[in-house]
Amino acid sequence: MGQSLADETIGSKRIRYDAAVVGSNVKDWFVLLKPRVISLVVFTGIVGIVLAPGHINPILALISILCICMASGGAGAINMWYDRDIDQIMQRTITRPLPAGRVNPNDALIYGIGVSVLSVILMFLATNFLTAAILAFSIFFYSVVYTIWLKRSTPQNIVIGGAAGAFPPLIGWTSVTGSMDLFPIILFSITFLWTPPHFWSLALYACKDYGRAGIPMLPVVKGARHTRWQILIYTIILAIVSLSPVYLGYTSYIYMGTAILLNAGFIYMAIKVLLEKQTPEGLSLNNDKAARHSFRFSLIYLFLLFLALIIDHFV
Ligand code: HEM
Ligand SMILES: CC(C)=CCC/C(C)=C/CC/C(C)=C/COP(=O)(O)OP(=O)(O)O
Repeated sequence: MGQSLADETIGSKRIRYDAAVVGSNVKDWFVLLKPRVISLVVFTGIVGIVLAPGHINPILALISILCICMASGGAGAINMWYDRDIDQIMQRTITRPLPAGRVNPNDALIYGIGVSVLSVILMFLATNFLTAAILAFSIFFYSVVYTIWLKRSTPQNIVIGGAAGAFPPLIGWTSVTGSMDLFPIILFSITFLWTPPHFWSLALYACKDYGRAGIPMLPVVKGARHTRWQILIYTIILAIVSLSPVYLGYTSYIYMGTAILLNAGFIYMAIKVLLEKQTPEGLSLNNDKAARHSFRFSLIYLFLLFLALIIDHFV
């Protein structure tokens, strides 16, 4: 790796990639895949596999899970490649392998595309055409539709782009059944509606970073107050939709109880975000403590909600 070391000038800063020769290590290549995000993405995919009716060979199920990991990671690396200019401006992302100059951008792009393409081929060989096609579409959606097109052009970027992250439960399901159904579409909808409160909570406390980088995230464009209301509205819609497996008879009391508690918690967090004391300009007086809590809770919410689906399925 690291043959074509063209240095780059991004904004006013020159990045020297000679560090890429000696500086990159296995960890950098791992970090390029956004592994912590993968962990939850893959978990939602596993839930799709477990809940789907019918039988899948356990080895093929493991390959399907691996393919979701690789697709999410490959798309993440392409995202990091494209975003290396803004990641170099934002404090939260400045130490990533590309803005830090430890990995050469061309290598990162080849790596991201390579891992993504491999994931689709392997998924097709191990499962079916429909699953490989949805996997390919979700990679395209995250790396091209969200990252290259929407992220820098509209404050609705993550509302539309969030669809990419909502596909894994559907992918898990179709890898078993080879066909679509209402239940995996509900799982898609839950993840889709969860994404705005998940991301906008972070965007509230990372607002200055996004503003400096010129990214039109909702709080940058419409202000914190508008974003806080949007978080609450999406959280309420999410609560209604996340209870739909109960009304439709897919789940029983374990899921119902867990979903009610988690939704009550998430709405409570969203109300705290809304009520957090702020300056007339909408900036938090408390360093957006409530938004930080709400972001962390969003991760616990999705994990426990999907875990409850599995437990409910087996009891
Ligand atoms: C387009 C939709 C999404 C956007 C824009 C988004 C945005 C973000 C951002 C900016 C972070 C902070 C990352 C960092 O500091 O490095 C984050 C963290 C995270 N996201 Fe999302 N997210 C999205 C969808 C998802 C989905 C669908 C999942 C899983 C199902 C997910 C799981 C996570 C996890 C687990 C973290 C924590 C990572 C850590 O601890 O470093 N996200 N997300
Ligand atoms: C199967 C498959 C392809 C799944 C894709 C999963 C997916 C859409 C994950 C999105 C997760 C994520 C961290 C977005 C970050 O947004 P960002 O890039 O704006 O955040 P950043 O500022 O931290 O780079």
